[in-house]
Amino acid sequence: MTQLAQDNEGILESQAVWRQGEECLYGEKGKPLVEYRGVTKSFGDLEVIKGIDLQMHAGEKLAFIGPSGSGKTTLGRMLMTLERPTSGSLSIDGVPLWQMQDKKGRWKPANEAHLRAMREKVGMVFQHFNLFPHLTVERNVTLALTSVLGLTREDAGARAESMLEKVGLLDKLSSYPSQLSGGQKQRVAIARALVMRPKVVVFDEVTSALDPELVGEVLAVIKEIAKEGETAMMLITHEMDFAREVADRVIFGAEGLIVEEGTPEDIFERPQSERLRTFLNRLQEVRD
Ligand SMILES: Nc1ncnc2c1ncn2[C@@H]1O[C@H](COP(=O)(O)OP(=O)(O)OP(=O)(O)O)[C@@H](O)[C@H]1O
Repeated sequence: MTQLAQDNEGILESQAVWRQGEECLYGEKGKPLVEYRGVTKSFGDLEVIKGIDLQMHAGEKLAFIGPSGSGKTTLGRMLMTLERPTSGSLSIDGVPLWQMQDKKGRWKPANEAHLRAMREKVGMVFQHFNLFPHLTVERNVTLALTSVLGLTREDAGARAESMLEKVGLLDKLSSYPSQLSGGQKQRVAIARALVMRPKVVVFDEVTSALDPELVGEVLAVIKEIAKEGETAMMLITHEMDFAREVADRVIFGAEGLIVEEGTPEDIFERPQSERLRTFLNRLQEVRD
């Protein structure tokens, strides 16, 4: 058997484990969908994540707040496998991202097929939309459905239409990104992430590149999707009212560590640490 065939067999096995898990184990209330365990991340000498333990549950809406440069984006990018932890482990549905088991149960580094399979469980919406400028709205949304999930153009088109309807852009199917406002582009990016039916979506400062008058339409779309409840969301945001309204749990991070976490009421009405109080006061001053 070739090495590749062996690897693929290993993967099929590990997928079978989590398929079985999805039905009986991980669907169970209380089991984490996402787990960061002792995760650190350094870029050269700069340690930006200094040991994070964090669990997210199926359908949970988690807001991540904190000063600029505290490592929020890096945490989200690690979930998407865009960055690899320097140490610690990160798993989805109980399956480690960067390691896989072979047929004999021995651990080895994840291969590309394992990473791809894990990545399918995660969607990410970026600050700067990252749409393909040369593709129509419809093709931007269907591309991964056909090329990654292997759907036919027809099936992908039907799924894309229903998602674009949800974000209020059904009339823009044939438009190109350059013909859209920033808010519309971001709504396409949201549709593109959600159409893959990920278990968790990272929204990374999705309104910070928008003109103020366009922020509301994007937040409204996310709030509506959040109400449906199925998809877990990691909302990295500076929009405190939005975090308060949408999140089940808020995490305040600073300098690569989780400083405080709790319900929106805990965090915004009863901040415990001096650091969080200072952060919230500063934001209030900017708003006033
Ligand atoms: N690829 C990289 N190479 C080197 N340094 C990086 C890289 N990515 C991030 N950093 C650094 O890591 C630190 C954390 O960045 P990160 O973007 O995760 O913070 P953040 O909390 O999301 O900030 P912001 O709120 O401004 O988006 C910053 O000092 C940043 O310059």
